[in-house]
Amino acid sequence: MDGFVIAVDRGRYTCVLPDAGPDAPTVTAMRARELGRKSVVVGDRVGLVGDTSGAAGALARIVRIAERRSVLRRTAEDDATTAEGRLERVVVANADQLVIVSALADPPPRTGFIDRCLVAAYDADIEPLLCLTKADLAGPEAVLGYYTELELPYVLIQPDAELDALRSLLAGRVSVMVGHSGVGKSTLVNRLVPEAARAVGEVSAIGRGRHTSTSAVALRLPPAPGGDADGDPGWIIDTPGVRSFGLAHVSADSLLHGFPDLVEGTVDCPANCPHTAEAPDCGLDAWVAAGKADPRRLASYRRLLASRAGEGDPRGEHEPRGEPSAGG
Ligand SMILES: Nc1nc2c(ncn2[C@@H]2O[C@H](COP(=O)(O)OP(=O)(O)OP(=O)(O)O)[C@@H](O)[C@H]2O)c(=O)[nH]1
Ligand SMILES: [Zn+2]
Repeated sequence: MDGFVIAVDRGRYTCVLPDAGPDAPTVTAMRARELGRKSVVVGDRVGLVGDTSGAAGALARIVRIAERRSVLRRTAEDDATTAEGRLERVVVANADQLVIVSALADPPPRTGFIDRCLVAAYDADIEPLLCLTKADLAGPEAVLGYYTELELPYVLIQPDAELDALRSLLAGRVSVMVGHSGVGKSTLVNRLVPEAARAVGEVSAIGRGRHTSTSAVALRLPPAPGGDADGDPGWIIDTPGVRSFGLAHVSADSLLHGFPDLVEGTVDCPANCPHTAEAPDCGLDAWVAAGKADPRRLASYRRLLASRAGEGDPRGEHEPRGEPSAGG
């Protein structure tokens, strides 16, 4: 049987059977020995044998992992020279879209975090979508101004307005949601998939003792009104445990792909230019001076470069707060 992994918990994998229809019970499975050390993650398409009835206590086995069309990774840190930095984790397989959830206020948007997510998305070959929440509290001009050169797709979320724009961008696709604590991600997931009943917390309540899963979970979206009832309505994957995207696994070259507005500015760089602030004759300085890209974008790119080199605070926990703030 073909299965789609929707949750992972202590060596047990929850799978749905795409061929059995949306009302079929989920199947619990374990890895078969022949998989070796290959990890199975949420979003994986797998082959199942054994008891796939979904009855209480039934246990199937995963014997095959289908080739992944995308792999979203993160490392605990940015610095590949440390053990933590080398600890690479696959967050989700086969996602089509990375939904970067950022509040417009309370907490203020952190473009450093968004930039980091964009690098991860381009590296994973997943399309980014900027999802700006709490649009009742502040306007999007500052954030959108920062990304003018990028033509980044975005949606605005108002607490009382319909979610039609977002729903149509999610329909039929597998989308991963990432965002800092307090940006309204759980609130949004609950609006999209009311049955999911994700816990909604308080802004910056540290150690609140809420009992929530920290691993990724895939939630089936309800069928779109007027949509094809038999078609795949799509999935959103909530990632409650992902608070930062360490980028040690991303090469310095790939890092630049997260900044497409800067790429053209490097064509006149000397061979093997590291593009750092100290690099002599780096073309990026002239590019920005000529008004071709926002200087804050160059600063953000160079902050990530420095962070990968082991300089600076990789998780950006001590960054200054601002509107919008640069760290992340
Ligand atoms: N004004 C306003 N407040 C919102 C909106 N969406 C969520 N909130 C509030 O923001 C707070 C945080 O919302 P959550 O949904 O828990 O945020 P989260 O991103 O899931 O954060 P964690 O639960 O920590 O993972 C809650 O008090 C929500 O009621 C919105 O659109 N406008
Ligand atoms: Zn350069």
